[in-house]
Amino acid sequence: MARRARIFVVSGPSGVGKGTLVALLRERLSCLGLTVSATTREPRPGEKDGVSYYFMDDAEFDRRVAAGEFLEWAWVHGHRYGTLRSEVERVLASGSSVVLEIDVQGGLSVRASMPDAVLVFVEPPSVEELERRLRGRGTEDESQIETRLQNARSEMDRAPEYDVRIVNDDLDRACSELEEVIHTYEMDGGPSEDVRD
Ligand SMILES: Nc1nc2c(ncn2[C@@H]2O[C@H](COP(=O)(O)OP(=O)(O)O)[C@@H](O)[C@H]2O)c(=O)[nH]1
Ligand SMILES: Nc1ncnc2c1ncn2[C@@H]1O[C@H](COP(=O)(O)OP(=O)(O)O)[C@@H](O)[C@H]1O
Repeated sequence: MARRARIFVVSGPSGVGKGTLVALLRERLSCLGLTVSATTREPRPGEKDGVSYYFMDDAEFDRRVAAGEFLEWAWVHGHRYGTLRSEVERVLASGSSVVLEIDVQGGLSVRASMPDAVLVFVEPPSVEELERRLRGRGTEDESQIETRLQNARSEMDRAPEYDVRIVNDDLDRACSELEEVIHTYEMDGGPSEDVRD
C-alpha cells in the first residue's frame, strides 16, 4: 500500500515531555521532515537561531503575519509562536511527513486549514508529575512555571478534540505508541479504528 506524507501535530502542556518525545521519535524515524518554528521569545542559553527556532522581533513577526507566511500562529505563555508555510511545504514536497510540536490553539487552527492533519495530544501521567518535570527541567523561573501550570489546565481540557491521546509515562513506550500512530495514518490515508480514541 502506498505511504502518504502527512502533517502530524503534537501538542500537550509545557513540561509533559513533547520535546523529549519528538527528539526520540526523530532518532527512530529518520525519514520524518524537520520544520523550525518562528518565535518572539528570547533564545535560551545554547539555543541557535534557525535550529531551535527562528528568533525574531515583533516587527518581523508582524510583517510575516501580514504577508500570509504563517500556516498558523498563536500567543503562548506571553510570546508569539508560528509555523511558516514554507517550512511545511518544503518537507511535504520532498515526500516526508512532518511533525509539528505546537500548542493547542495552533493545532486546532492547523486542522481548520488542513483537515487532513492528524492531531496527537500528549498527556502527563498526573498533574503532580507534570509539575515535577517542569521544575526538574530548570529552564523557567517561578512565575513562568506558574503561568505554564495554569495554561496546562486549559490545554488539557481540549484534549478530547484531538484525534489521538498518548500518556507520556514511560518515554520508550510512549514513543513506540507515537511511531505506531504515524505508521498507521501514513498507510491508511485516514483514521483507523484501533488508534483513534
Ligand atoms: N502555535 C504554535 N505553538 C508553538 C510553535 N512552536 C512551539 N510552540 C509551542 O509553544 C510552547 C512553548 O514552547 P517553548 O518556548 O519551547 O517552551 P516549552 O514547551 O516550555 O519547552 C509549546 O507549547 C510549544 O508547543 C508554533 O510554531 N506554533
Ligand atoms: N517519560 C518521561 N519520564 C520522565 N521524565 C520525562 C519524560 N519525558 C520527558 N521528561 C522530562 O521532563 C522534562 C520536560 O520535558 P520537555 O521535553 O522539555 O517537555 P515539553 O517539550 O513538553 O515542554 C525534561 O526534564 C525531560 O527530561
